[in-house]
Amino acid sequence: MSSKRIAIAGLGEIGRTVARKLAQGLPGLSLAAIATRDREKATAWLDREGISCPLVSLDELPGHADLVVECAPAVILDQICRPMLAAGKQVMVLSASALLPRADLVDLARAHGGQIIVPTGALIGFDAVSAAAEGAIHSVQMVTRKPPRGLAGAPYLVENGISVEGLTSALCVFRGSAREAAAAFPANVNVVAALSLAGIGPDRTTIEIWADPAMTRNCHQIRVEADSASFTMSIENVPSENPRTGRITALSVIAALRKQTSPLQVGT
Ligand SMILES: NC(=O)C1=CN([C@@H]2O[C@H](COP(=O)(O)OP(=O)(O)OC[C@H]3O[C@@H](n4cnc5c(N)ncnc54)[C@H](OP(=O)(O)O)[C@@H]3O)[C@@H](O)[C@H]2O)C=CC1
Ligand SMILES: O=C([O-])CC(=O)C(=O)O
Repeated sequence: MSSKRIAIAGLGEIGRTVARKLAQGLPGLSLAAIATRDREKATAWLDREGISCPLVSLDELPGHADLVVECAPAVILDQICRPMLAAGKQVMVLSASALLPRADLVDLARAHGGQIIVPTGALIGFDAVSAAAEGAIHSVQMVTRKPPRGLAGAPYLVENGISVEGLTSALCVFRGSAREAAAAFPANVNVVAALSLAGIGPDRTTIEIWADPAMTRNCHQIRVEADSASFTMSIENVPSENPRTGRITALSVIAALRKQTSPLQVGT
């Protein structure tokens, strides 16, 4: 049986880990192509890793792959998704914040038989949240605490003149809905955007964001109240070389890719 062809768009923290794993071998999957910005840097990395894989442009991806893992800056979400979805193919989207205002991409997938997959990523418990959403969820509340360098440079902080440098105690920098948080912190809390899509949507899901100098990890706590269950979940993510991105994110992608062809699937 031929393998499912996987491409990677964005060879950064997540993309490199996923590429390495695909090159080592995942059952029924092959590393088919990589699209990145700096080809020279990508070629040098691929050579060092001993990985042979074509480097292609974003619009060439549908010709090479059945599924593209989008792990690139949020601003190019459309350039990655549109050609793949119009060709009836799959995109695994990590830039979940950028997906929130783009219901048109879901419509495009529906119209052409394509699919957008949002993995659990740096979060936890989408199985329970989506199960509860089959009944009635009353509320989903999240609290995120990150070391200040995991939030530095976010548009909301810059626009509102909020400095997280030199903090000596925890500072609550934001309270609002998932939709507002996705626009305010597009590269820092993709997790709440994804959570909202699994549960009760971006306007009813709420988040508090704290910059906490006592933290060494990106910590997320979630409280769900539903007619089927009440539950709390928390995760303490070890930051990767990109301080905004937890190490577990790429592993979540690998687990989700593995499910694509696995004869045994566990969890919703
Ligand atoms: N859903 C979730 O749970 C999580 C989502 N994320 C999101 O996932 C995405 C990727 O994160 P991460 O891997 O840490 O990010 P990185 O910044 O480490 O990597 C992004 C890569 O995208 C590449 N890139 C930039 N412009 C283009 C382009 N025009 N075409 C192709 N590639 C391009 C860059 O390549 P180059 O090096 O050549 O410039 C860079 O290496 C981000 O949007 C991030 O916010 C992150 C963590 C958790
Ligand atoms: O959601 C994100 O973009 C990243 C994040 O919080 C984490 O890795 O813990």
